[in-house]
Amino acid sequence: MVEYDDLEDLVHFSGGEECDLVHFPEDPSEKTGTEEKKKKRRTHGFFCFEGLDEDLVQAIINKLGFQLPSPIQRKAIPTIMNGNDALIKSRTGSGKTASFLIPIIAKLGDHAQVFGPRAIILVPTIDLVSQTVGVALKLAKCRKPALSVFGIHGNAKIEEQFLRLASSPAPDILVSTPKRLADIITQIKAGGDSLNLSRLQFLVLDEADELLSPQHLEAVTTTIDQVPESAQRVLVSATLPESLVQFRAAKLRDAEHVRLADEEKLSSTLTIENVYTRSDDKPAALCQLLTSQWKGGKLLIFCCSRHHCEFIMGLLNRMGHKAKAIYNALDVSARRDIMAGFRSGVHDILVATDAAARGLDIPHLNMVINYDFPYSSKLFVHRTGRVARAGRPGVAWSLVEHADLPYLVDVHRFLGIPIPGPTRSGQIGPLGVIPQYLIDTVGSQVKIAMEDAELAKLMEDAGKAFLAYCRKRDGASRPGKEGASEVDVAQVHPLLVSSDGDVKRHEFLQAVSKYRSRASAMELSASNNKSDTGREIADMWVDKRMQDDAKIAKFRSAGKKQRKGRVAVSMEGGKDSLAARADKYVEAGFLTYERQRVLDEQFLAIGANMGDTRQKHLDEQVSEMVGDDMSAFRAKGMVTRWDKKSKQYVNVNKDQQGDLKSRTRIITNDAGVKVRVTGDKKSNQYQSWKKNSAMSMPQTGTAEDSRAAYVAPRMRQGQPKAPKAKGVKIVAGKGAARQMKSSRTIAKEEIAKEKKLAWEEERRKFHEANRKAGGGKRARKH
Ligand SMILES: Nc1ncnc2c1ncn2[C@@H]1O[C@H](COP(=O)(O)OP(=O)(O)OP(=O)(O)O)[C@@H](O)[C@H]1O
Repeated sequence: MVEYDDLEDLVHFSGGEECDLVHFPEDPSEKTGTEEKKKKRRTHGFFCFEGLDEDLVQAIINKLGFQLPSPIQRKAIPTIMNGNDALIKSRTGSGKTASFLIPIIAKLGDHAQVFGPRAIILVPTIDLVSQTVGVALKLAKCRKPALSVFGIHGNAKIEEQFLRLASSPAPDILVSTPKRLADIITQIKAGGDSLNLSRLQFLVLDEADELLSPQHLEAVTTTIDQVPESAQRVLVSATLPESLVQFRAAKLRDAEHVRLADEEKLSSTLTIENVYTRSDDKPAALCQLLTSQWKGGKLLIFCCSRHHCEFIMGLLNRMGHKAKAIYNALDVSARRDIMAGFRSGVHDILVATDAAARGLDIPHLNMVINYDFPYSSKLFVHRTGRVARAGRPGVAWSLVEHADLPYLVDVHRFLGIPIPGPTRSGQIGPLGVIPQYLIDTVGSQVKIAMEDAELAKLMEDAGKAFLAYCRKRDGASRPGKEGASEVDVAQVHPLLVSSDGDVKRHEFLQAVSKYRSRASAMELSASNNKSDTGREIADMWVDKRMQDDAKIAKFRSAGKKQRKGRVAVSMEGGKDSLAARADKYVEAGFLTYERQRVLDEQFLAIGANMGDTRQKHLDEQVSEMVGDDMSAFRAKGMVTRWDKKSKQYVNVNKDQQGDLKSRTRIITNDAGVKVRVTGDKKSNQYQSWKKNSAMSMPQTGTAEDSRAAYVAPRMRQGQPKAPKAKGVKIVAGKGAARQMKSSRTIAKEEIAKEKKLAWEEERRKFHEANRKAGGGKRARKH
């Protein structure tokens, strides 16, 4: 659950003292205009859009600190104010959040005081819920009474969310992740009530391409199905989906496409640098980048899994940095504390999975490092888009392994910029290596840190997770793979050396390390003998080597010709022979299957007893196949087992197998709605909440006075200040379940209390009588 008061402090806006850094270009047409327009500008600043009232403009200027609308705001605000559906596309950090929040708050007016949300904003991640709620609240407070904004996500108790939705003040704006909102809607429906959206005026899908991807589509559609025809739909993203057909699910009507002409995909203030490195050297290369390139401010490092995040965090902390890690599996309060600490500068390095790739706006963040190169070009845009926002400068470094080269080519093709070569082209730096002697210097410190058993274990886990990640990630495109072989990776990155001397030193050391003597051991030992006989023997060995080399070369070229001939013949025949096909693959650089077969035979050999070892080895590989996304994470904890009672397979939690209460399954209820059910077959969480709290979801349009005020959990203890609702008694205590007690529960408790008092009275009388009879001696009742 989002704690509103805390959030305000966490959310940063480029206002006040930081405004001088913002360089959103001014619209020249604003400089001229009629007297009336100039007068309006004097009171409204440059936010003089039709329909924006004085209070809202003051909130934009004073609370958000914006003086001028950004280019995309100039286009999007009037479109939404006109009532049109809109598809807003603009690059990262261009101010899209305010471009839809300002017109929504302008059109919603004051708090409605009746139930039924009027705007829903769907965002893909929990941190984005918190961030958007923060911005919305800053603007919502300009209304009297203030608009009520409620953040919903899957990392909080659903019962608490039911309670908030059913209490006053009635939420005007819901900001939610798609799955939890869909869950709430279906559960309430299955419980015989409804979260009626008939009053809804706005539906916003922020990061629309992500929300309409297969991962979220089902949940988003559940919400969209409830949205009335009349509601205005706004889709927002910095990147469009693969095909615009995906947007069909949003049911847009004559949507206006709001975007800026000739806008580049990347901010012009962003610099991109790439370092080519071996995978073993990556930890040292990262530390070297931090030492030589990071000049303070805040740094965000992207990794491919939470295991990597933990390993890198551990390593950096041992190297004397202040780093924290953030990923989906972390609980919400830990996430909030870590984000708060990062925003306020308690720790200046954040190591994150792609959970932090989209939408996050962090003050003073000036550098991003892709420790693991992203496997999709859009992901690259979003990750690097965390810096160079609102006109501020920023740099994004990427560590590129050999296997990442095709993805690097894909990114550059997507962005329409030249494939990185040995020289800088505009804002794109060259792809170069870090000199090996620098890697070795840092590498020795990394080695010392790695002696720590805990860190070594984290690295081992990260290694396993990397295998799973490589299997899971999408492959690069064919042109990407083809282009990869042309990328020049031999040069030293110019930013990583301080002089020409360093480059020469690197080249010399490289040449030395690559040197291989062609002379055989026999030649060398003979040449050590300086006598005539020694020289003769040496010459003999040289002759032999040359003859052998000639024979080998001849054999190779004959084999090649033969293979070519075989392929040609089989192609002519219209069908490849097995041998020719195998040869084609060998030529294309594939390994033969031979090695694996040999291994299989070894494992399966009688008496070798390798079967178990192999199985164990395979198990170890799959045990860490945990995606960082919540669905994969949850999937890990589930196993399928046969349920005797229902005579069907059910998904149960691994740790609590056999415990009936932990049983989770999807059922289709009487209304034909699919609901996730945990525990008792007939109940769902909404129904149990309804029963325990004696509350229910109010009908749309119900006045909020008829409902108890919502009290946040941390405010509840010992402070039952909220007004009572009919039939419900509010009591002090820990946890949501103890706050609202039904009259039945209260009656039960009173009977138990009376019984206890009566028993105590009886016991007291008994002891009294004993004392009198036995002169203080201890006596038993029986
Ligand atoms: N008119 C403005 N004047 C000054 N700063 C602004 C203005 N509009 C937005 N900003 C600032 O620009 C930054 C980026 O804004 P926002 O988060 O809305 O970007 P975005 O386009 O939604 O980015 P992303 O695509 O990454 O989600 C924020 O710090 C915000 O406070």
